[in-house]
Parts: sequence; structure tokens; C-alpha cells
Amino acid sequence: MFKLGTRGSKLARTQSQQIADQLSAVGGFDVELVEIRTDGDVLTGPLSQMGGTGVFVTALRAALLDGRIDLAVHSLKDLPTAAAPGLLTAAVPIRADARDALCSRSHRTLSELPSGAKVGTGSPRRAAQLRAARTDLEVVDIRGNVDTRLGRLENDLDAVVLAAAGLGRIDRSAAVSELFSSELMLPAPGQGALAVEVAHGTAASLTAALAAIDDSATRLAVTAERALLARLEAGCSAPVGAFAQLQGSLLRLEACVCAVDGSRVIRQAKSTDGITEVAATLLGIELAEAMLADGAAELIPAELG
Ligand SMILES: NCc1[nH]cc(CCC(=O)O)c1CC(=O)O
Repeated sequence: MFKLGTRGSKLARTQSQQIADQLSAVGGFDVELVEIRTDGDVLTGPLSQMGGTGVFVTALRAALLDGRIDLAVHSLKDLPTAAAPGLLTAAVPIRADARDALCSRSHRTLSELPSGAKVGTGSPRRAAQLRAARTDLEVVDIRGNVDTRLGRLENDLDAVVLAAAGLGRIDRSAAVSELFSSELMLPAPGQGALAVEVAHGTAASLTAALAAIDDSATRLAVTAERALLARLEAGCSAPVGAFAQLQGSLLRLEACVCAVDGSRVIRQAKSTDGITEVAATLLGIELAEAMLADGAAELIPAELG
């Protein structure tokens, strides 16, 4: 029997239960969910001003280190890029849809929204790309869990932008009016992927089961995306989009850094034919350096760094 630490939101519990079920199936042992409250769940106020990186993960990591839990499931995009002493990512399961989704009243697409329409998001990255695409919309800062945000459509907003993966995991894909192409909106580094973290010294039976649910293509893609984010010295709420994909024998990484007001977007892409963790890391670093040479650092607000 292993204890899996999870945040208490419906999304967190659902994705944690899916991992628990997969591990039980491959490992032949029981996995029990243990709810851990994090600052990201307890505090209110704009997420982008809450101390940035790690608000959702610190408490889970403390529980891993003191042995209250054996493994923790994180949304990879919420995981800071800095290594956590004593811990390691033992599995990156196959990625769900990485795209952002528009959920709107009467199922309008972004181009069909009327001028002045109110679109909710708490993410500077999404806000910047919305403003770059449509200068005539009113972007409204929102937060709360997925159901709370969708509820605003019956209340004061014309549309909200959410991760397709999160909507899918809690069975709310029917709310999606448009899945954004990467030209319109690049997702957060790691979006749609999960990371399963364990402490050093964890049981071999657990790491073997975790290895069985690891997906190497997903791991390569998120390695490139996160290496870019780290080299930009930007946090998970910075206006940085990145998406990597294996295309045949090439790993291709697209990225953007945006002014939060949408007035400027630096967008570049790069590929490598090296299909290894090291090649993926170098791809992210090299693309970040090319974007820095284009002025990317000036667009990342200091408090989101
Ligand atoms: N920032 C919170 C968060 N962390 C992960 C997801 C969605 C699922 C994912 O990307 O894995 C969400 C909600 C959202 O951005 O709509």
C-alpha cells in the first residue's frame, strides 16, 4: 500500500485517482489518496501575485520529504523548474491535449466574439496572447477552480480560457467552443502533462511501476519546454508560451514571450534531430537564448521572474 498525496480540487483528485489506478494495475498494489492543502488552495487573491512559482506544490513536497506520503501527482505546468533537493520526478505519463480552450456563451469562437466582450483568465500568458489577437476585448482577471470559472459564463463574462486537459479530466469538454491553434495561443510549458514525484529512497516496487507509466515522448517535449522557461529565468505565471512535439525524427519547439498588454510578441521555433534528454535540454536553452537576443528579458515582469 502506497500513499499518494493530492490537492483537494476536483481536477487534482481526478488526475491523482487516474494515476493511482494505473499504478495499481501495473504494480499490483493498493494506492490510497491523501489530501494535502497547499497555499494555492488556501489563499485568495490574484494567483500571479501569490509569490509566483510553487504555490501549489510546496506542501506536497514537504509531505514527501517527511514520509507522510510516498508519491505526489502534480500538474507539470505548476512545478517550478528548479530541482527540489531530495526529490525526483519518477514518471511523466503520456500528455493529454496541451492546448488552451475558449469556453464562451453561445459557443462563439474568439473571432466571433463581439467587440468589448469580457474574457476571463488569471494567466498573464493567456491575457497577453488574447490581447495580441484581439485588441478590442476586455480581459478580466479571474481565479478559482475550473467549475467556478465556467460558472462566470452564466454570470458576468462572455468567455473564459482554460486548459483543454483540465476540462477533459473533469468531463467538461462539452463546454469548449474553440481549441486554440498554436499560432493563436501557445500553452504554458508542461501544460496537459503530469509529473509524479517521489523522495529519494523510495521502494523499488513503486519506481518500477512508475517507470511503466512514463512516456518518453512527453518527457522529451516537456524537458525542452521547461529548459526554455528556466533559461528565460521566468516562472510558471510569466507571459511565456512553449510547446514541443516529436515530429518523426525531429523534436520541434515553438515558444513566445509576450508583453502582458499584448503590444509585443516575440515568437520563435527551433528543431533538433537529437532525441535525448540532453538534446531536448539544449534545444530549450538555445531557443531561449535566441529569444533573449531579440529582447525577451524586457517583456518578463520582475515579479513573474
Ligand atoms: N493553473 C492551474 C492549472 N494547473 C493545471 C491545469 C490544467 C491541466 C493541465 O494543464 O495539466 C490548471 C487549470 C487551467 O490552467 O485551466
